[in-house]
Amino acid sequence: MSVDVSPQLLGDLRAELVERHQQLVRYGLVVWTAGNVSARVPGRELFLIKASGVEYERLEPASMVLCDLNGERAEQSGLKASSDTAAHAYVYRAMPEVGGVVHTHSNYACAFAAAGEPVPCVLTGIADEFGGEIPVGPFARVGNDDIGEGIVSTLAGHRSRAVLMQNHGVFTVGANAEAAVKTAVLCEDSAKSVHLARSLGEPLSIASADIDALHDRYRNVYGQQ
Ligand SMILES: O=C(CO)[C@@H](O)[C@H](O)COP(=O)(O)O
Repeated sequence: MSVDVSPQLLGDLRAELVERHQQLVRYGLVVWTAGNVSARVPGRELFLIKASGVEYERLEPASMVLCDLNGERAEQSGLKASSDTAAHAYVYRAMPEVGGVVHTHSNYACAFAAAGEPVPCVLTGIADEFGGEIPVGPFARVGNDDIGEGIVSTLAGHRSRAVLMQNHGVFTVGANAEAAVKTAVLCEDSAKSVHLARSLGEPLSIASADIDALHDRYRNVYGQQ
């Protein structure tokens, strides 16, 4: 089974995905083998995703499995793709603008997921990145389209590019793997700050007009644009 994709392009994307997984560890978003990152192969109906059950410190470029958008392996590989491959594949089929998907079990965000609670937009940093609350998606078991369907349908109603799948964990999407990792980092940071704020009392809300303005500035003005 061979695919006509530049070996250089695949090699570079595999190497990048190793680094993106190490970023999840560095930011404290995953332990052991939990979580995974994938990246769409530009211009092709293919994506690369972490092999299932491989510890982060053992990940290498060859640990990234090439799959088609049905979640089937698209290359000869001795490795099984991630448990969440079907969910990532569903997102790539349904959201052509998405180039990267991340899944974590980061603790503060998982606490909200376990409680079925969205992370409310009570900080300007949450308005900047998420444009509103970080929503909760339905409970769904791993292994078929249910998680992917829950991710896509929940994101459809929100500006957030992160969703807390009930009783499970975080899924984020982005234009590429880097953007999806950034959203996962800021999702956990937001959940932690809100949890801490609640220990001091009920966090104060932000007017929706201010949330809109903050989100617009962050997307269109912030940084070296
Ligand atoms: O939460 C889940 C199962 O949905 C995964 O994040 C696993 O914890 C990691 O699975 P692999 O990517 O190693 O198969």
